[in-house]
Amino acid sequence: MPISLSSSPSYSVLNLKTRLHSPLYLTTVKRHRLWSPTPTKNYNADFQEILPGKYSGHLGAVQVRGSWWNLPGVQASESSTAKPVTVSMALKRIWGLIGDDNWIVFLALGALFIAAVSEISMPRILAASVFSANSGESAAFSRSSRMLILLLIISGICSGLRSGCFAMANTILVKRLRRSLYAYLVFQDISFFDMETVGSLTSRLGSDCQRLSHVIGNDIHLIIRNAIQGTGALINLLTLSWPLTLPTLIICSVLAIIFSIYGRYQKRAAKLMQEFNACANNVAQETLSLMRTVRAYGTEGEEVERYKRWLDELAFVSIRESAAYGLWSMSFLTLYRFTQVLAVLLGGICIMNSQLSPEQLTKYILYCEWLIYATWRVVDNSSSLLQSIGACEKVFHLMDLLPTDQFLSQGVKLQRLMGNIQFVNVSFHYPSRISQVPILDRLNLAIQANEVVAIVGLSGSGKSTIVNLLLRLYQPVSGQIYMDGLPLDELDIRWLREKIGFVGQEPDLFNMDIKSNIKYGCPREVKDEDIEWAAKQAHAHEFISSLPHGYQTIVDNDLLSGGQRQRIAIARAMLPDPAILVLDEATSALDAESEHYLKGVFHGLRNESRSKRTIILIAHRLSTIKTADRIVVMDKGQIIEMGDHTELLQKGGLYSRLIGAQAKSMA
Ligand SMILES: Nc1ncnc2c1ncn2[C@@H]1O[C@H](COP(=O)(O)OP(=O)(O)OP(=O)(O)O)[C@@H](O)[C@H]1O
Repeated sequence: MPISLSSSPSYSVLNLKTRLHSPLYLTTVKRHRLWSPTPTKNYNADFQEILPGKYSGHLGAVQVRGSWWNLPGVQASESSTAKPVTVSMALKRIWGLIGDDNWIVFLALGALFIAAVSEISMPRILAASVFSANSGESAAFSRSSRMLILLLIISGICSGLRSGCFAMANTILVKRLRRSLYAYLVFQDISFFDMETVGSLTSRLGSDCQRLSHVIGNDIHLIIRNAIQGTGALINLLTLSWPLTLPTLIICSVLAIIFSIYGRYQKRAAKLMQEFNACANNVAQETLSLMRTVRAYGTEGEEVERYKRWLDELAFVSIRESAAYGLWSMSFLTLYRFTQVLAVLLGGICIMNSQLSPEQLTKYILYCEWLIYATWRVVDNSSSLLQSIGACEKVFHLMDLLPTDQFLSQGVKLQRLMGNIQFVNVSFHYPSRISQVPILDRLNLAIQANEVVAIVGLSGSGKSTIVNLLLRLYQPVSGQIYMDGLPLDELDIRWLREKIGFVGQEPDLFNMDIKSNIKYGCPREVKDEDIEWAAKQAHAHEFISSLPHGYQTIVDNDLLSGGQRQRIAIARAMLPDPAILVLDEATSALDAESEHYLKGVFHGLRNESRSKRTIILIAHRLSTIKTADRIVVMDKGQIIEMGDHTELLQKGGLYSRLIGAQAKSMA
């Protein structure tokens, strides 16, 4: 009989149940494919079917082949369309990640082998010592007892070594897996992040990586251990009596068949639960991160209901899986006990016919238990291994993605960037939304070094998209962008980004002190005076100094006003003294006084001896851009007007209409 707690049948049954329902097991999935705000089907009614009374007439549906067991179809996910990951591929990768530390796994396997052989030798010696004591053979009894104690010590030490080493290998694997995956993710193209949700990616990094490590820490280790012990038990049974072994082997085969049926059902249920759990998490994540909006609109009740609907779906599948689990447990335990009963019945007949001694029967019963138990564990852990690998396919697929080619090639670094920019016949649409009408349509624009160019236009006309292309966050579909006469994609990307200061529409601050936020990404060593200079230029020094901890104040997106965040972001963009400064609605949250001041700074800066720069301004507030050298007016991805403020007003086109409309709204 297995002696350790972890290897006792009842513990393992519990263990299986716990694993299936653990958060690790229920990883989240890609939102844009699987997530929808509410479930497509109302499972509430179906869920009621399990309740007694009202639905008791539907008992037929609950029969093994009844409709009650039907699970909803699994929607196509990324992993189902990508190349499936086989066990050998997964193991090869895991092995590669363990790298130089593979000696730990070898040590664990060695200890596992010794412990398994020691444990499987025990029942025979145990029975021998009991029967030698019974027959008064003291020498044999003392020999067996010494042997038992020796095996006990060896198996104890080796089991400890095995568990410790596998746990260590596990820790190493999780760490390396997460680090590698994270490194793969941060080097992906920006369009990749348009298609993936943050929740899904963090879930890959967290629970999926942890789940994958389960493969080595649990599944493989238990498969090998039980395979060794099962083989040992079978050899012992065959040497004791091969005719008696046959019924046990038949029971083991029946058990394997039942388990494979249950395993398939369990696998589908697990996949669905994983999806529904991800959807519930997405609702929770969305609601909690938009709590201010939820509170302002008083939709707390609706949000709770929305979350509950996904929980209902989860429960719908979970209830059926639990019922299937109950049937499986019933079959397993019945067959398990049946083996013992059969062994006693057949063995008893053999004893009465003097074909078997009581000692042999005792050994036989003990090894029968080992065999059936080992069969169950091998089948169970193989199924768990397949499920772990299946559920974590996405991790491997993400690790197969190549980093964005921007980082692969070494581009040209110019001695000095002057800031001449040219868009030649540039057309573009976002990879995540390949629309009929391009976002930019054969756009031509030339910006001279040190020029201040403002881009205006209706919302959605493509202003920010121009900036996105200039920063090389996306590649034009056709046409070319030149920087100082060189194609943008031939320039070294890191060098280029160091030369461009950018403040976006909603600048984000990192959860660190103001000083670190200002010098974030600055390629050179900066002194405190430089940081203060940048803050003063951004009209931020005054409010920063008034904070109790000044520049050391820890901030994040929620702790400062929109205008204060914008000023810190402007200081960050100015600190490296960039050759090109791009401000995309960077002053929209500022009060009139700050904006007026900053306008002066921007215009003054390009003439200052310290730095001359090209400035691109995008603004809806037209007062911000009046003094620009040139104003570019965009509509539906095309430039429709260009000139300075007075010229455009005289033209009487979209610009003058925008100015007129804004003046009216101010009146
Ligand atoms: N990451 C993206 N993925 C798909 N479509 C996008 C993406 N970003 C913008 N778009 C679409 O591209 C079009 C142009 O967007 P863009 O942000 O360039 O407009 P904009 O003129 O800057 O607007 P606004 O003044 O409101 O900021 C819009 O229709 C928008 O929906």
